[in-house]
Amino acid sequence: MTEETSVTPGLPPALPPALTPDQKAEVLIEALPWLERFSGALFVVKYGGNAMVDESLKRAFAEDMVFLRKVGLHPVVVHGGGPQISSMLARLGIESEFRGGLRVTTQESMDVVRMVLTGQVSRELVGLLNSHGPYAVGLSGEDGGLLQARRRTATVDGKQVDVGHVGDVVEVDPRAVQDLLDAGRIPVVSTVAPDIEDPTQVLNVNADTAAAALAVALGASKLIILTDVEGLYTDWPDRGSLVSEIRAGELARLVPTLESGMVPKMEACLRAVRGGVPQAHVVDGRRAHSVLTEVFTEAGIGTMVLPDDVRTGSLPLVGGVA
Ligand SMILES: Nc1ncnc2c1ncn2[C@@H]1O[C@H](COP(=O)(O)OP(=O)(O)O)[C@@H](O)[C@H]1O
Ligand SMILES: CC(=O)N[C@@H](CCC(=O)OP(=O)(O)O)C(=O)O
Repeated sequence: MTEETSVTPGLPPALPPALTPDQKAEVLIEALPWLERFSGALFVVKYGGNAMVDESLKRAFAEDMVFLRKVGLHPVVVHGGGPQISSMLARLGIESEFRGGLRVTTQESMDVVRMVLTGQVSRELVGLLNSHGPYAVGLSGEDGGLLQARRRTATVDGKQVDVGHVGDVVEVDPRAVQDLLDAGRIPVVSTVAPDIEDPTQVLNVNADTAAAALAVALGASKLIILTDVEGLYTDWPDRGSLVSEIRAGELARLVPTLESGMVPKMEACLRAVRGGVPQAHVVDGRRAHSVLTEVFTEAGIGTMVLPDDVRTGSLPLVGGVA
């Protein structure tokens, strides 16, 4: 609904024309094939910290998740919180430094990362979802052995550089999430994970990559990543270069040319589709109900990443977990 609203000097702007009952029915019926296709399917939805800045958008996101759940899908939320971590670190007088898109994480800042992700961002999302009913249960990669990570470096100008207590997910035991789904809950996952070499230590894991690992382990039908941009631009920031659909092979060739913000997102989409997830999407979380628009409309929104061997129009029908 991008229709312009008219403005008369001295008067409030006119509201966009409401849909007629017939148009409302059309909108609902457009969703029918998608409801049929995705009945019982499991979706992993990554909610990025930059898309979590506006109260009404956060409420709309929670409505989307509850809507999916109510129409028989199984959403799993994986959240980020980069800006929220940076703001808490700033309040504590600690400067944020990123190398190759990853936060340089000291022991001291790891305590803050864990506190903000599991104690603040997760709590807020769980609260928003549960304003609709007792759906959401928060858990972190530490709970029920969900995630294990191994320390990693970042790539800067082709060189490997140390980023401290940062890891990549190397093992996923999805049973804790599956148990919640079987009980009709919406799991909300924070991406802090024990170090596989020393489980007494925890590592800071980029939320995009953790969401992809979880989507693969759960056999998800879709990975949807919400961020603060319309999708992938092949020639950022040229607004004409927005991509609506891209194959894994072409994306793999493009990743080395991308700037840091998009790199973990596109690597996550690649990891997901190469790990058997049929579709991965990057959508604009600044648009209210972007998840519903992506899932239930013919055109969809954002950028869709597909495996190399799938023909458009023949996307696999999915079974899901139910
Ligand atoms: N090729 C590109 N296409 C789209 N966005 C890009 C690209 N390169 C860099 N960006 C930047 O990446 C940002 C999204 O990454 P990030 O800020 O890490 O989001 P999030 O907090 O959602 O994980 C966008 O706001 C945009 O400024
Ligand atoms: C290693 C690393 O960089 N971890 C991220 C974890 C949070 C995250 O990924 O949040 P967004 O999705 O909002 O970016 C961080 O500390 O910011």
